Amino acid sequence: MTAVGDFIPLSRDIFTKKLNAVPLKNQFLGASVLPLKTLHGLEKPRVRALPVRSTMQVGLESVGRSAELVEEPLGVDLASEVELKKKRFMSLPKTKLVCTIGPACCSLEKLERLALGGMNVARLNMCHNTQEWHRDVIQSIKRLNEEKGFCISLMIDIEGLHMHMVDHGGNSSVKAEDGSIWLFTTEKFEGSRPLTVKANYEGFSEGITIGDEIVIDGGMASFEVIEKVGNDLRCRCMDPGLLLPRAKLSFWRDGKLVRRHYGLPILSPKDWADIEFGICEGVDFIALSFVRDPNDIKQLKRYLSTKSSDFPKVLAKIERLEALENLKSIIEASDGIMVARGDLGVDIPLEQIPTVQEEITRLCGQLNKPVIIASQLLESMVEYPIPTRAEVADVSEAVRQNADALMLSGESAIGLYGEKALSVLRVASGRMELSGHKENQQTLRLQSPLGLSLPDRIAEEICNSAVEMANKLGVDAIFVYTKHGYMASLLSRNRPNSPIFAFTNKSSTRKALNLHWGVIPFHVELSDNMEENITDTFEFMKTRQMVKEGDVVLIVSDVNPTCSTPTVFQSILEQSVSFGLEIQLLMNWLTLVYTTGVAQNLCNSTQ
Ligand SMILES: Nc1ncnc2c1ncn2[C@@H]1O[C@H](COP(=O)(O)OP(=O)(O)OP(=O)(O)O)[C@@H](O)[C@H]1O
Ligand SMILES: CC(=O)C(=O)O
Repeated sequence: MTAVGDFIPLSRDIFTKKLNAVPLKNQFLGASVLPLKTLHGLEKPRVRALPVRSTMQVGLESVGRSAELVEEPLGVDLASEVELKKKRFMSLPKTKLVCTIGPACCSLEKLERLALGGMNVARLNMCHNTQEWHRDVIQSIKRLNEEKGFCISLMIDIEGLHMHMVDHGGNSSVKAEDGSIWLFTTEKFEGSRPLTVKANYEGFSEGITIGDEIVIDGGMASFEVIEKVGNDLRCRCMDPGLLLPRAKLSFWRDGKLVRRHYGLPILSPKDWADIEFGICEGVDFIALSFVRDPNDIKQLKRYLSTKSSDFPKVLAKIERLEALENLKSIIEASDGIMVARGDLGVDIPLEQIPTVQEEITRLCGQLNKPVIIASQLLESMVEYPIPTRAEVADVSEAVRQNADALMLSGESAIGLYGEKALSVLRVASGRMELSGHKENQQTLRLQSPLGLSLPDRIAEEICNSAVEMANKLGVDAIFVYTKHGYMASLLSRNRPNSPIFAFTNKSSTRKALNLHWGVIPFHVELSDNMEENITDTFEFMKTRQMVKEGDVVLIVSDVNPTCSTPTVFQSILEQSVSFGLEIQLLMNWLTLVYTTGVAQNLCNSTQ
């Protein structure tokens, strides 16, 4: 497997090595077989990570946990654990990877290969295939999580209202020749007719006049409207090209997009059924397509809140001109953003996409929301085993702009080289992350203030300072103890050089943190006694050989310490005394640097 941590000069090798050649068995088992009590002569740690069931036999026999390992409850993601043992802290991948699951990668074996290759989130696009098909995929991923110890989050992508061609039968594209005359119609008939395009929406021609232009998929082909025939439009092909199944339609007049007010709700009955499906299946994220304004998000969140107190996170897909006009309020209302460049390129000229992407990413950083860059990142890899230079540059640029996550679409769903594409994402993003380390050495990436209340502002300042301190001291990792993931997200927002290990007692927090750059989430039991949490986590990590003597770790917590003032925090307390009242709050989010070699002693001295 090509490895982010290798960082050998970028060579053809990186893109041509085989992913499935990893001897994971050897790398993984060494750590796990020692009984806990024999390691360092310590008792089993009190921090218990949450259970993995029995071993599962799937194609990749070599990556199964050993029997001993499976007996030990785990809340550690298998892929991160393997990486950590192999590469150590600084080379751990930070940019999160989302894979669209389709026919090319839906078997248990292929999903497991993607998980090992670094897939953090599996995306299911509900506009393709049946709910039964999606349910099977969800069950496979849950099996991998529960039985193999991966931590893959599940996202469903809701189709939403948009105008597109109805499938013209089969998967193949149809060629539109220069000057040919076509009928765009809403008539419903079986199969296809020559020179006829079926539109999915009855009112598609409302407000359209002769001379307007119909653009297919943002420029694959274009037509001029030459006649209105009832609701139908007769058009002449101006730019010949391919009409793909379900190609998107947009209308242009005098070089500007014709705004369409469909007067319809954003969600169709099918979309609501898919949302119900997602709730029943316990998915972690719902991505909402064609969001226009914050109310679209608020409406869905309101509905979800009536179903459960721990409902899926809602991501807004930015793919309409209207969404760009309401960008800030949409980001504020949602739990994360997807820059859906495919459909965005239907509504805005392609040359605007890079700057729009940069602006969305910048705003998401400022508002502390994770952002996914999606579509055509490695499009050529649907068919070819290596990416184009331009695609690698695009991936690198998204990382440089501070994207939290990158998404594969057709590359993984229908492509011939899905695992390789994932590997290319990792190598290319890893390279950019390293160059970010150098920048961090020179300057702190300043984000504008976020929190409004005093506790929020304090949390934010603690995290800003923690990252500055971590970068200056060159600590190996940042540990954050967090119930709802907020502190972890604030740390991630500052893009520290070291990885952020987030310990949470909520499974939903763990899955949500999977989308945040640089955060490796662990599911553990947390007590109100911070010393105990710290000691237990260290011992737990040591027994799994994920940390070793001498590693330096910076600790941040939003778990209130309720026990008597612990000595380990004294240095901070003493330095902070002059700040008065706020100190009590500061104590809630203590920050300290800690070397694992002395952790036990420090904690003991406080008892
Ligand atoms: N569940 C699936 N079943 C069958 N084919 C799928 C599935 N998911 C994706 N695909 C195929 O992979 C391609 C890329 O998928 P993806 O969902 O990323 O893009 P899309 O269809 O353009 O939709 P969107 O605009 O919502 O992203 C699709 O065009 C489709 O051919
Ligand atoms: C991902 C998606 O929906 C798009 O790019 O349009």
